[in-house]
Amino acid sequence: MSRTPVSEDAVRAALHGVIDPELRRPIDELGMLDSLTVDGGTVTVRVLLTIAGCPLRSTIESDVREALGSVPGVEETAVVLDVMTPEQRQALRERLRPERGIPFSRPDSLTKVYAVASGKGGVGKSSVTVNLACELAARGLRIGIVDADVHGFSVPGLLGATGTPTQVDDMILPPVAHGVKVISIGMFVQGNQPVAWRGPMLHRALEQFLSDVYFGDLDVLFLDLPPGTGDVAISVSQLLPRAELLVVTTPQAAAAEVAERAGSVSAQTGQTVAGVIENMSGLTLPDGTVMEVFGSGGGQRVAERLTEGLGARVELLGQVPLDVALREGGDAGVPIVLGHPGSPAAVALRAVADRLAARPRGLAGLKLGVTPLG
Ligand SMILES: Nc1ncnc2c1ncn2[C@@H]1O[C@H](COP(=O)(O)OP(=O)(O)OP(=O)(O)O)[C@@H](O)[C@H]1O
Repeated sequence: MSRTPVSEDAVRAALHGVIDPELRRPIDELGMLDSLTVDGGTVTVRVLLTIAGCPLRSTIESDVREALGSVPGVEETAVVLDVMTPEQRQALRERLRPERGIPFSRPDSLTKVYAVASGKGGVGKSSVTVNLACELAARGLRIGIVDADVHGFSVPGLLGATGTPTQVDDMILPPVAHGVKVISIGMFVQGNQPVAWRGPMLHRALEQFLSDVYFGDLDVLFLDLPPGTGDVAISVSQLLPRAELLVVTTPQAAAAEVAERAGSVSAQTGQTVAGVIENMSGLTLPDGTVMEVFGSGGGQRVAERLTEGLGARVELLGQVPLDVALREGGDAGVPIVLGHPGSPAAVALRAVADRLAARPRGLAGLKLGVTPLG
């Protein structure tokens, strides 16, 4: 019986389809495909991992085997895993990040950056961030989150992100959960230790996250800010002047007042407010009646006051009801938009995602610094 000859081109094409799970690029483009030999029906491939303890080595190995197995004529495969030399790693870093600094603050960056702010703590800012991120990622957008809430980091838990960042020289590769790249100070501290950092340390940490973490090309980057109008919000405005604010509040009047203050910081920093999201709105009871646990109208009030105060239209982007499934999804690390997409809160969050997705990517919304004549 004559055997189908194995085409080396077909093998290379198949291997081009193997994507590094962290870097999200084909392994051959990353210099990870070191050698390839075809001997009859046997294909031997040597793959270079970025670091010795690469947490995803078995994923890469099985993806390579699967790709090879799909090539006609291949009967046996041998996958040899080795590790890049420091020089090869350096070359990789330079290929991925030829320029230093914060990629999202470059004038030509097309990434939309949303800083999610709230006045008070516990209004669901992180839950809203994580759900919007997962929803947009599920639609095929490239999404990242920086958990900048250094004192109350909760994003990894809400996302079920159990992976740890991988360090390749001075570049940090963020873990990916539900298709979202995420980095949090919580990934760098032991257990549940509190982080006792003041302004300058926070600024430095944020700067490092934004410049050393390799997110690749993102459509949207969310920053989960600490509650209030503190140091981190000011740092964000300095490090990412084009970040737009998303203000999360509850329907409660007292929460609305503080949220308005958080939003109006943008007047001083020159940032745009992309909109207001009301969370913890009416809870639908089993008999169909709606219980307004935190009152009503807070989101609308914040949007109106910010519109007045900033002199630019700020819209209420949506009202997310209180929903037990949202809390349960957060506890389980499966955001409600993925776990219970038909639930009332998921429907409301998807509607907010629709509005964000409809906003143009890139340079639109950028203040051009021009003043009309006359
Ligand atoms: N719409 C909702 N329905 C039910 N539970 C909610 C809702 N939104 C948030 N929660 C729950 O409220 C708690 C606080 O939410 P979350 O951590 O998202 O708030 P936060 O504003 O980010 O808090 P912090 O300011 O402390 O970081 C969580 O247990 C979350 O599951």
